[in-house]
Amino acid sequence: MSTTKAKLCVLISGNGSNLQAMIDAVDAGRLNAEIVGVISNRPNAYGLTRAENAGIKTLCLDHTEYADRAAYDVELQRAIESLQADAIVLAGFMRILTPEFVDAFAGKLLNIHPSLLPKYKGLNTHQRAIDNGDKEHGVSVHFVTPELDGGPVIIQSRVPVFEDDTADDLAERVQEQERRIYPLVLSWFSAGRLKMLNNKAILDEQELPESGYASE
Ligand SMILES: Nc1nc2c(c(=O)[nH]1)N[C@@H](CN(C=O)c1ccc(C(=O)N[C@@H](CCC(=O)O)C(=O)O)cc1)CN2
Ligand SMILES: NCC(=O)N[C@@H]1O[C@H](COP(=O)([O-])[O-])[C@@H](O)[C@H]1O
Repeated sequence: MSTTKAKLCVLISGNGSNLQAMIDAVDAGRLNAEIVGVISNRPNAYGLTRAENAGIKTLCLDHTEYADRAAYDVELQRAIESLQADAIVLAGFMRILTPEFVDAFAGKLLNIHPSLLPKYKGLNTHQRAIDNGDKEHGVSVHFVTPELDGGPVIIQSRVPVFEDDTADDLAERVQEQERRIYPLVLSWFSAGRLKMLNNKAILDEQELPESGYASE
């Protein structure tokens, strides 16, 4: 097991509740890592305030100030490389990344997605589950690949969908699980137990099933 602290760079676009869960896990000794930087594509992301309050370096790279996606990703890659991060942790980061960017950090890019992948890739997952009459929904943590939300799944956690649920009700139930499982996955990565090999998620030298590690 690795004893050196893994360096994490967290990418956000909004509230930052997953970032806060990581900060709290580090402070509580449940995550042996250092969050070396938080980068947002939106200036008004409250997650930037959470990072500042925790004394973590922040950077806003506003995507509206770049000519196109490729130009933005070149600058984002440069900023991340300057931090010398061991993992790039997408936590509500709402930009589709170019294949060139993803390839530059292959195996070091993680994302949390609010659905039971491969169901509901993309956006508005909670309303889509409700509209489809699903009785179960949930969250997936996966390695990021060029295919949007198509990377190998590491872990999933399931929640019930109730008849009278709104999208916000369901989002809150899912996010309770997010805050629990993302720090756990990062602790596996930081300990050197979690890798991506041949587009598969590997935990403790064992290939994980397509639905990942079955969280309790
Ligand atoms: N190449 C990849 N990029 C990203 C992945 C991925 O798996 N491969 N995961 C996403 C995260 N994500 C869902 O989990 C996601 C984020 C953003 C979008 C999207 O449609 N973004 C739009 C802008 C939307 C907005 O600003 O509100 C866009 O980029 O044009 C879909 C899914 C992160 N990137
Ligand atoms: N497609 C990406 C996506 O929708 N991600 C979702 O954005 C929220 C961010 O919350 P946070 O900013 O409070 O961590 C989380 O629920 C995460 O699953």
